[in-house]
Amino acid sequence: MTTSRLETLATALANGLRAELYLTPKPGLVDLRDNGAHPDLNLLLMCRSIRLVDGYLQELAGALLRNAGPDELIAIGRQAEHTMIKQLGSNTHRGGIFLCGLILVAADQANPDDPQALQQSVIQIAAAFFAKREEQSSNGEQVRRQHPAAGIVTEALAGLPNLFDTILPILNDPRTLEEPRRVYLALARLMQKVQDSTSLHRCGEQGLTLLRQAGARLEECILGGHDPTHLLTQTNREFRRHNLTMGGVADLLGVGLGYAGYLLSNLTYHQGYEEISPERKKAGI
Ligand SMILES: CC(C)(COP(=O)(O)OP(=O)(O)OC[C@H]1O[C@@H](n2cnc3c(N)ncnc32)[C@H](O)[C@@H]1O)C(O)C(=O)NCCC(=O)NCCS
Ligand SMILES: Nc1ncnc2c1ncn2[C@@H]1O[C@H](COP(=O)(O)OP(=O)(O)OP(=O)(O)O)[C@@H](O)[C@H]1O
Repeated sequence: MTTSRLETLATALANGLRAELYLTPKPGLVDLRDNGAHPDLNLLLMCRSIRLVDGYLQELAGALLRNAGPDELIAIGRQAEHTMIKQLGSNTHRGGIFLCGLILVAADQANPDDPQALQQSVIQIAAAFFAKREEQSSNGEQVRRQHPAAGIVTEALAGLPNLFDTILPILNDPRTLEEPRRVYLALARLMQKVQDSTSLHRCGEQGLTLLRQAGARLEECILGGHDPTHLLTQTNREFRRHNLTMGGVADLLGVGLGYAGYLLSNLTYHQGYEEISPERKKAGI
């Protein structure tokens, strides 16, 4: 059985969420060391949540492959959210479920190997989705009343600029910095740019200010060639003290890592990327 491009993308996106979760240390977020500023979450719960998201994305890819209509796709997304709350008792990956689903549906309408075409498709799919969606009572909705530009809705309607424009160029160029510094630079940029409704909900404007300042310090550390571990550990303590988190930053990083992984494993995308022949691999050259 051959795996379709959509199924490959679905797997890559779930792997991106895993990579985000395992990135340690991270301020305010669940990682391998602690649960950040999330008393209701832990590593095991987040791992179970990603398995659930993975299953959901495969189901969505299957539905797209048999040309299911928009109502069925939306019902599959809502069911995934519902299952997450029912099985895990918390909002573990609501943002992740939505963003990964949006990218997968957009990838069915455009060439996913072309980021620009995919972004245009995201804009169209998001516009159609939010034109139909009824208001719901969520933390994000509450924040949007005071900060209309904050949160996942604006980010999606604008074509996920913080994914395609802010971090993809960094994640996609393995020559710039070695791992995990490249990922931390992407994190630092997101912390400075994202209008994260989870930070606003927890700490108001001060939350975003703290996020930006911490992002700028992290970027300076990385670009200065220093080890960021100590700084990140300190920043995590600071975020925990303020009950500050950055779920939107985490979601965008996870989805960005997933999509960058998909592109990097697709050799046709990288002009000038030379496939290593088995002979050369064996000879170690
Ligand atoms: C749009 C959704 C995610 C609700 O958003 P809302 O902001 O109202 O809810 P909530 O406060 O729970 O926030 C959602 C998530 O957004 C993330 N987030 C916050 N800020 C940002 C940001 N600026 N950018 C990206 N993500 C962000 C947070 O981590 C959080 O998990 C939603 O639940 C929904 O409508 N789901 C339907 C599922 C579906 O149909 N999927 C199929 C889509 S094709
Ligand atoms: N490693 C991570 N740790 C914590 N949250 C993450 C992580 N990765 C992604 N997220 C995102 O962060 C969101 C959780 O944010 P948050 O806990 O603020 O939401 P909430 O449960 O709706 O609000 P609150 O906890 O303030 O009541 C999840 O929906 C998820 O998408």
